Amino acid sequence: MTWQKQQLPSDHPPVKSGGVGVLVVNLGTPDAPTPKAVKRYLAEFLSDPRVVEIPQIAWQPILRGVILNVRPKKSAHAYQQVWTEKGSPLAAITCEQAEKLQALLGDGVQVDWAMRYGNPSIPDKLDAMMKAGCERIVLAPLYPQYSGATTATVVDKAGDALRAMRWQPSLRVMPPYHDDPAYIDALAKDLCAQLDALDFTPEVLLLSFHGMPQRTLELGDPYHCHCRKTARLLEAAMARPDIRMVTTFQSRFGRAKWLEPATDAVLEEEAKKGTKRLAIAAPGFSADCLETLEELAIRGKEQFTEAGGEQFAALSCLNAGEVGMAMLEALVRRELAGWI
Ligand SMILES: C=CC1=C(C)c2cc3[nH]c(cc4nc(cc5[nH]c(cc1n2)c(C)c5CCC(=O)O)C(CCC(=O)O)=C4C)c(C)c3C=C
Ligand SMILES: [Fe+2]
Ligand SMILES: [Fe+2]
Repeated sequence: MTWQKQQLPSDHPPVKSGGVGVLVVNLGTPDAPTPKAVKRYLAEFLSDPRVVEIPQIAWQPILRGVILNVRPKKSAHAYQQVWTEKGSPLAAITCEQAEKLQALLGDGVQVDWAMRYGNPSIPDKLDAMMKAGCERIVLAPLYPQYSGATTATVVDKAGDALRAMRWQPSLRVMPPYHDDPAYIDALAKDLCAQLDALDFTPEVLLLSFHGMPQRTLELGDPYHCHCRKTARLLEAAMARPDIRMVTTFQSRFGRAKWLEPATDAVLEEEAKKGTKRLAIAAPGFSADCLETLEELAIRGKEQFTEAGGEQFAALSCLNAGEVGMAMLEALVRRELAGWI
């Protein structure tokens, strides 16, 4: 019997040590495609002061009085169109990414996944990993481009969880990877293969990133610059001079000015100025979700064809495909250096 065991009271939690974990995190999604579940999810998401940067005293009455009474019904309808047998696409794909990463990294590391908003939560997963003996954890926010509204909120939430722990794990955070050759090469390879598999060659490829208020750029958030750099490197890596690439920003929310050009406006303009064949990709999303499957693939197609476009393709995200998983493994292994 070890010295430590002799000293422990009988009700002390078991002491296992030295374990290493990886927690893959994405944004979050409702538990069900119903107005009630969407309302719960949006209430948490949109109450984060990093997501909506309006003083809470002014924002909460608008959120509770207007938005949460109107938006959940509309959004639930959108979620219903993309919901799968395994639940929300974002949750199902993130889970699959974690499972595949576990297989790639082997038994020496414990891989799990969490959502920043909704379930499974970051505090629950960090707690479970600690209980399973992980004293060192790599937090891997699956946001290639850094923004205060995404990457930073993951770190905030992990910090909140750690604040409540007597015995904290050591944490490493995987950095944003917007210009990492592993990410750019994976995207280029995957998107080129998807383009080659289409039954038409698009004249234009839109690279649509999630939008943010223009003000966040003025306040110093690097998100816009990260998106632009990804797009520039990706265009060079894809080496398709026959296809014109245009960077746009989607999902405008609220009345403030958002980053431009807006994806929906460009889809319409392109069709109106005579572009007949167009493909759209969302390089900032690690997994297909409401924003790619409904906003781009369904509504984007309608916008383009109703304005005169003829052929449209929404390309998928890297998801849990081989190319994307090899990239994720490489990025995570870098953070594990010295730990395994
Ligand atoms: C990829 C990065 C993302 C950034 C940056 C981002 C900023 C941001 N988003 C909203 C409002 C909404 N976003 C919604 C969905 C959503 N957003 C992201 C990613 C980013 N958001 C993802 C991956 C998703 C999909 C979630 C899913 O369940 O599939 C929604 C909810 C859907 C809806 O009602 O339209 C809202 C609302 C703001 C205000 C914002 C600003 C910084
Ligand atoms: Fe969003
Ligand atoms: Fe959206």
